[in-house]
Amino acid sequence: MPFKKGHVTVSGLTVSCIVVDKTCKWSSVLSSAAGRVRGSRVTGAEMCPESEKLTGLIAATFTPLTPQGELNLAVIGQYVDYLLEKQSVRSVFVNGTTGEGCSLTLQERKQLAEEWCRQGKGKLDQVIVHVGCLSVKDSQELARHAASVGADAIAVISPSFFKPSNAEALQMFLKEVGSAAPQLPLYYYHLPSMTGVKLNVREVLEGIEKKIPSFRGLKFSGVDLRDLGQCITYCRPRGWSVLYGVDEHLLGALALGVNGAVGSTYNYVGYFMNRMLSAFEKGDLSLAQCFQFKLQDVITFSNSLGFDLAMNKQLMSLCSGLPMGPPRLPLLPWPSDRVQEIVKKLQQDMEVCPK
Ligand SMILES: CC(=O)N[C@@H]([C@@H](O)[C@H](O)[C@H](O)CO)[C@@H](O)CC(=O)C(=O)O
Repeated sequence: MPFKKGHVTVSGLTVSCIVVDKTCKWSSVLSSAAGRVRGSRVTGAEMCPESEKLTGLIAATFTPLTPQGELNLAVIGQYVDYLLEKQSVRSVFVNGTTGEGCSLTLQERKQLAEEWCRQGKGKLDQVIVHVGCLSVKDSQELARHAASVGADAIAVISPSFFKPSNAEALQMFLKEVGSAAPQLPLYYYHLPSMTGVKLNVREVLEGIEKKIPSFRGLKFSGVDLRDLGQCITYCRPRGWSVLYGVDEHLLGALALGVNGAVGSTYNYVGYFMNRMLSAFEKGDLSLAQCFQFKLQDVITFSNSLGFDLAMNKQLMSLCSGLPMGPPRLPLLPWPSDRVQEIVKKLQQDMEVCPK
C-alpha cells in the first residue's frame, strides 16, 4: 500500500505524519495500514507487522439482556450491522467494562464471544475478547475459548480484589493468561479508576516481550499522559498498538500518538468521532477540537445526571433503537426521562461542528 510521508503544520507545531493512500479503509494517521484481514495469528515475538495492528475506533460493546435479565444473543447480528452501517465502526471489544463482563458468568461470556465472532465473520475487521477475571484460572479458560471461536485478540484487565503488588506480579498474571492462547495477540487493559490498580504501565511493559511473545500492546483507560507517552515510546518501535480508552480525552491522546481508541460512546457517536479522527489526520486541529469539545459537553452533562454504565446502556438503546435491555445487578436502571435529556443534548451538540 503506497504511503506518502506528509508534513502538516498544526498551530506552529510541525507534525510529521504518514498520510495513508486514500484507498485505505482508514485513511488515518492512526492506522498507517488498513484493518487487517481477520483470522491471522501471532507467529512469534517478531515485530508486529503494520497490517496486524489494532487501529481506529473500536466499540466497547454493551451486552443485550432480555427484560428478565438473560442474554439476548438474537440482537448481536443486528448490532454488528448497526455499527458498520450507522457508525462506520468496524471493530469491537467484547465483554469489557461496557459489556458488564465481570457481572456475567463464564458461560455467558463464552456465548457472547462466540456469537460476536460468528456474526462478525466476514463483516468486522477485529473482534477483541476481554478475558480478564479475578481468577487466573477463569481468565485462562476464557482465553482458550476465545482462541477456539476465532477471536482476533484478547485483552486482560488486572485482578482487582487481590491486587498485584508490583509490575512483576502483574506481568506473571498476564503471562499465565497468555499461555492459554499463545497464538492470540494479547493486550493489557489498564483501567485504574475501576480496578484500583495504579501500577505505572511503563514499568509493566519493561521486558514483557521476553515473558509473553504474544503481547501486542495496551488498552490505556487512564488519564496519566506522562505514563501514556512513555508507553507509546516503548510500544512504537515494537510495532505494538496503544489504544486509548477515555473517549472525552481522546484528542490529547492522539497528539501523543495513540494508534486507536476503544470506548463506549463509539457505539452511538462513532460516526461523529470518526470525523474527529479525520480532522486530526488532515491537521485541522480546530475542527478536531470542535468534535472533542462537544463530546466533553455531553459527558459533563451526563455526569451531572449521575452517568454510569446503566444510564449509558439505556442511552445506547435510545440512540440505536436496539433493545439493550436492563443492566445486571447491582446496577439499576434509571428513569427514562432522565436518559431522554441526554439524547436531546446529543442531538443538539453533535450536529453543530462544521461539515
Ligand atoms: C470506565 C469506562 O467505562 N470507560 C469506558 C469509556 O468509553 C467511557 O464510557 C467514556 O470515556 C465515557 O466516560 C471504556 O474505557 C470502557 C471500555 O473500553 C470497556 O468497556 O472495556
